Amino acid sequence: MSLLIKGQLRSNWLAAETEDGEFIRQDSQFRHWITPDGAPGPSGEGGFAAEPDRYHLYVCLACPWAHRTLIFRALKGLGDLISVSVVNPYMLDEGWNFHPYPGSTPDQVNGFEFLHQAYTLADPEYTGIITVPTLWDKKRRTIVNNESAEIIRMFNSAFDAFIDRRSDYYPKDLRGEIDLVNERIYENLNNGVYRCGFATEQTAYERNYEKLFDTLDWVEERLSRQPYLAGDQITEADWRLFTTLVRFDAVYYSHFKCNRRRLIDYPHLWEYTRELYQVPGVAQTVNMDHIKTHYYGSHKHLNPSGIIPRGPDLDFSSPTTRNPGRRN
Ligand SMILES: N[C@@H](CCC(=O)N[C@@H](CS)C(=O)NCC(=O)O)C(=O)O
Repeated sequence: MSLLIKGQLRSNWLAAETEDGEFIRQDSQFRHWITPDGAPGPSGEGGFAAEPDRYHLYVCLACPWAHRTLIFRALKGLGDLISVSVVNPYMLDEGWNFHPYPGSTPDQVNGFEFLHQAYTLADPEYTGIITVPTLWDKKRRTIVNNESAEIIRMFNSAFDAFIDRRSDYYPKDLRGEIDLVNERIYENLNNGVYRCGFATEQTAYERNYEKLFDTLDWVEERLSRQPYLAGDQITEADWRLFTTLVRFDAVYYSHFKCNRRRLIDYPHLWEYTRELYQVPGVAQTVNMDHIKTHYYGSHKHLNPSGIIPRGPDLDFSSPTTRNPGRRN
C-alpha cells in the first residue's frame, strides 16, 4: 500500500486507518466538476467544460467505486468521448500501476508507470492515498475529480449534448428517495463490507456485520415490493449497489468475512443482480479475474499467501424472470 505525504511516496503504509478497530475511509480530495459549459459545479473550480476526447478515466476493474464510473460510461454511450486506462489489479508497494497484466492497459495518456505520478503532477504537494477512479483532464493536465459518486453524476448529464442516450439516472422527482437509499447503502453495504473486512477488533467487525445483514434484509424486502431501489425505474442507487452485490459471493463473503448469507441465498437480490448484469453494456464491465486477483492478492494482511480461490461458480447471465433493462 502507498500514500503520498507532501508529494513524497511512503510505500510501507498499512491499508486501513482505524479507530476503535473501525476502518476509516478518507475523503476524496479532487472535487472539480465537468459541466456542459465549464461553469463551476457544486464544489471546486470551474473551467472543466464537457468536450469530446478531453477527459480520461483511470480505473481498476476490481474496484467497486471505479466500476460505477465504467458502468455510467457504458450506459450513457460515452465510450468514444472519454478514454480509459486500466491498472494492474495488484495494488502493492507503490500502489496502482500500469505493469502488464491480461485485461489491463498501459497509461496511454501520460505514459506513467504508477498512478501516484498523476497525483503529483496534479499537485506536487499532494498528501493522501492514491485512489481509483481518477478522472483526468488531458487539456489542463490535472485531476478533475477522484470521487466516484460525483463522477457518475457528471457522466449522467454533463455530456448529454454529445450523445443520443439521454437516459437520466438521477431524475429530479426521485432525488430525495435516491439520496436516502444511497446514504443507507453506502454506509452499511458499499463501505460496510470494507468495515467488516478491515475491522481490527472483534466488536467492530460484529457491529458492522449486523448492520450489513440488516440492510441486505431491508433491500430484499424492498425488492419484493418494487422492481428497483427508488421505485419503478433504474436509478444511480441501483448501479451503486450493483457493484457491491456482484463482488459479494466471490470476495466479500469469504475475504471480508461477510458470511451470514450469500447473495444467491436472497431470491430477490439474486434476480435483481442478474437483471442489472444483463442490461446491455454492463456485463463487459465485470471482470471476475481482476476482482478476485486484486482483493485476495493485494491484501496481504488478510491473506498472506496471496492464494486466489478458484470458486465460486457464479452465473450472472442465467435467465431471470425479471426483464433486463426493461425500464430506463
Ligand atoms: N471515495 C472514493 C473511494 C475510492 C477507493 O477507495 N478506491 C480504492 C480501490 S477499491 C483505492 O484506490 N484504494 C487505494 C488505497 O487504499 O490505497 C470513491 O468512491 O471514488
